[in-house]
Amino acid sequence: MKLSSLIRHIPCVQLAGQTDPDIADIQFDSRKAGKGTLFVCVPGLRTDGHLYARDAVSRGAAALLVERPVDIAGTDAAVIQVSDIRNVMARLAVAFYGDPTRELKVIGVTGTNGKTTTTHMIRHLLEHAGRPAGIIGTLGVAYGDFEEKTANTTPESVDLQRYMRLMADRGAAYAVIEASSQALAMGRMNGCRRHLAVFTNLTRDHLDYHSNLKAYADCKAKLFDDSLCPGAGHPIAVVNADDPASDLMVRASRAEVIRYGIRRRADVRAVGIRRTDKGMAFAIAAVNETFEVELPLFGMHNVYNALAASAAALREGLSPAEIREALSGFRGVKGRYQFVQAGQPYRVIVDYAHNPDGLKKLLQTAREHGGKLISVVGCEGDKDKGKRPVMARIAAQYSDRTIFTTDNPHSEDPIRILSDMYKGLDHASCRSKAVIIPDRREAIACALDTARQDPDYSVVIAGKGHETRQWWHGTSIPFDDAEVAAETIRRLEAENAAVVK
Ligand SMILES: CC(=O)N[C@H]1[C@@H](OP(=O)(O)OP(=O)(O)OC[C@H]2O[C@@H](n3ccc(=O)[nH]c3=O)[C@H](O)[C@@H]2O)O[C@H](CO)[C@@H](O)[C@@H]1O[C@H](C)C(=O)N[C@@H](C)C(=O)N[C@H](CCC(=O)O)C(=O)O
Ligand SMILES: Nc1ncnc2c1ncn2[C@@H]1O[C@H](COP(=O)(O)OP(=O)(O)OP(=O)(O)O)[C@@H](O)[C@H]1O
Repeated sequence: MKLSSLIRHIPCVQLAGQTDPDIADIQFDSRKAGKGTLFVCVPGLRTDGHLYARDAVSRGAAALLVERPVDIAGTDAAVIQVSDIRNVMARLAVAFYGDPTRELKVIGVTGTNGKTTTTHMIRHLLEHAGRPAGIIGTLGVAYGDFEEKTANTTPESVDLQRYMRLMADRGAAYAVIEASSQALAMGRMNGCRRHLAVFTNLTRDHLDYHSNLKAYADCKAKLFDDSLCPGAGHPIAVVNADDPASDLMVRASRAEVIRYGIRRRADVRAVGIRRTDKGMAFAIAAVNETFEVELPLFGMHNVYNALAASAAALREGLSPAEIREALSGFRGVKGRYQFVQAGQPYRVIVDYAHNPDGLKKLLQTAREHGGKLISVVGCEGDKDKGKRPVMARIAAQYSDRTIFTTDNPHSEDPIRILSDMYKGLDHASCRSKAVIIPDRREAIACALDTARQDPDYSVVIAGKGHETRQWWHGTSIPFDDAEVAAETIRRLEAENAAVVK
């Protein structure tokens, strides 16, 4: 595609270079630039893409999109200056990839917790009903036999449009996308036409990025208005009637609103909720029909996730029978209430809870199995420090014993993070339940050994879920909670057997 036709509708100034090169691709990372690339110089938090302009050109970039002049003297790359570079990048990505969301029904899911689970449920329901659907989120991108890991829950606009082009070309009818608040704030979803938008819930998180909870909620509300794609209309809004922040999402929307919930009047409600030995059973009462479902996942939070997915599926015309059958076969998501089975007589659960509400829901759910609970909990470095004492208090309140440990310290000192957590234990009763073991492997081993000696305990390992690495000071080491737990269970059993002999 010629540069001139790509930037046709963009207010810009050409600062330098040949007038109209052929553009082979768009990149925002110079290390991925090649022959004919349009390199977008994005100012970041750690560095600034403008510093890599020459690097991109040396790798073959034919054009640069900049917010300020760059020194690439001696080269003939075209330099195009714009303001609001992230928004322009998104618009160019839409044009370059032929506006794929015209050919797909995009379902976006936002909220503090439950995005990954709900997007996977929606995709499962659609595919079960014979409607091909791709997925984009924390666990990566998947459609048919295509799978790719992504750096972010919601990829940058260029990658997002590229993935949706791939899905459209391969025959997907839907793209189900997790929309993080940061992505909405940074315009990663700009230019994305949404057919339906789902809101799960809003509780404290990401206050390292957003100045306050209101700013955080306002970003989420963007999924429901038409600012992301002016002129394309508002998406159908599927919102949680029991969460007060839904009002904000609904106010942003001018389209049809469908409310799901348990406590408040809703269009799609769960009634007669009970726990079974395999998960949750309940009836879904929708406007014209009521039908029983058996969800093989535990926890009220998963009832909400299933209601959100079912409300979206009903709106898309799936029948109660299709929804019932699909939900009963939903196998869950890696690292979300995942049971570790290594032959041990006690329960071990790995879960991605990494904020106060997620942790509370997790521990409440685990308590319902009966018996005692020992939890292993940590807080990530470089993220919302205010949630550390709150999570520590929740861990102590809802567990019989809790071990505070390390979870991706990034640039921070792990001991500092643990000390921030410990400050949340304002009652002696909480302090008496907690111990600190900075080494995560040792912390997990200690919890498992407690349960080995007293199998009335269930062990909950929170925070890392599906993750397979532990990050510290820009490097990472392999660390998969479920694998570490399984190995440790076997080791403890073997050591104990040797002692008994
Ligand atoms: C705070 C934040 O959002 N950071 C994102 C941002 O990084 P940054 O601003 O630090 O970028 P940077 O490292 O300063 O680099 C600036 C530019 O220089 C470019 N560069 C850099 C080096 C080089 O050699 N050449 C080069 O061109 C980079 O590609 C980039 O375009 O731009 C990067 C490229 O798109 C993102 O991957 C990165 O997300 C990081 C990994 C991140 O942690 N983001 C979090 C806050 C986030 O967005 N999370 C949500 C999910 C949250 C949840 O639901 O739990 C998400 O959607 O992922
Ligand atoms: N509806 C919910 N309400 C509260 N907590 C939930 C809900 N669904 C899941 N959780 C908790 O949040 C954790 C993360 O769930 P999930 O990955 O589905 O959410 P997410 O919004 O995608 O999170 P992230 O964006 O950080 O990846 C789960 O492991 C569970 O502990």
